[in-house]
Amino acid sequence: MSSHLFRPQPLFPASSEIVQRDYSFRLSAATAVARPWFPCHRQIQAMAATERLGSRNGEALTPNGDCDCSIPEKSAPVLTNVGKSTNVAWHECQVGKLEKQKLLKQKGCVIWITGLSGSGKSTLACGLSRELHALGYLSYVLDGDNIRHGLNKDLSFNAEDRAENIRRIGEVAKLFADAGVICIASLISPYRRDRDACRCMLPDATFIEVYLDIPLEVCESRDAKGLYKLARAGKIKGFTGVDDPYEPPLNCEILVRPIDGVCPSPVIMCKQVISYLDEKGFLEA
Ligand SMILES: Nc1ncnc2c1ncn2[C@@H]1O[C@H](COP(=O)(O)OS(=O)(=O)O)[C@@H](OP(=O)(O)O)[C@H]1O
Ligand SMILES: Nc1ncnc2c1ncn2[C@@H]1O[C@H](COP(=O)(O)OP(=O)(O)O)[C@@H](O)[C@H]1O
Repeated sequence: MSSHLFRPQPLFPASSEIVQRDYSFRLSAATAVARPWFPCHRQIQAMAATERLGSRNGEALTPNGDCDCSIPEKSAPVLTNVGKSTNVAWHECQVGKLEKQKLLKQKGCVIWITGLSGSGKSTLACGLSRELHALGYLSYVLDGDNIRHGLNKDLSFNAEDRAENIRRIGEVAKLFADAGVICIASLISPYRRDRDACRCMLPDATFIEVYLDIPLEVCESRDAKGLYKLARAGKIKGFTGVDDPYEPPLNCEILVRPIDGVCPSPVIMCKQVISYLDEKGFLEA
């Protein structure tokens, strides 16, 4: 396991704290002439981050506190059409993924947990997030059930809407990974094609598919929400595993399944995933 264990601390001070500090002594002559009264916003952030994180990183984030706030020369933006969005341009941000990863000392990725209802997706996702947090790593859980309370509340459980549910969560997960965060997506995602489409959205090897291969009988016997009972009684139509399909992954990165008829405990499942992250270098930058 990587040795970097630190006590999490707020990355940036409250804005009131920033304003009270006097950073003017860090200004370069040129900037001081241009802005004699106070450093610019980017300088404040860089200095505050250096002050907060410098000791943890063992080095300053900015070598001398100078700030290149000049607007880079740009060629005319290229306009494209994407789906129904016409004449849109892509804006490249100056702070890249590598810099964010370095700041967080981890690599952004998506852990995609798939399996039947009751297979333990949410349990694994939350346990994993807690364990990573305790070790000093930043993660975020996108749980299918939760996302359907907001962003995806307009979607049903027919095949087309499930595909859209998965696509949107894939896109959001991609943004988290791009921010250097370990994003944990836990949703049934029953169709192979939809999961593979999310895999294709991400850079090589940063989509980690975890298949909870727990038999239907076990999931049904757990029935934490009573949904299988309702589905068997015909009160829920199109319930995955009962009267709707589930297509297992063919080549997942991590397979969780019972051994000699015994399901791995939540702790064992978490360890399995964290070992994978560690081995593949996601817990360092
Ligand atoms: N018809 C039907 N089929 C499957 N699941 C159903 C259905 N209706 C409601 N639910 C509840 O919705 C949760 C699954 O949502 P997901 O977004 O993960 O599903 S999907 O990926 O779009 O298939 C699922 O949560 P989990 O039990 O955590 O899997 C159920 O609580
Ligand atoms: N590895 C496990 N072993 C035994 N029970 C589990 C395990 N993982 C989850 N459970 C239990 O199974 C039920 C369903 O788990 P949950 O995480 O909600 O599944 P899902 O999100 O896939 O629907 C819960 O009551 C949970 O406590």
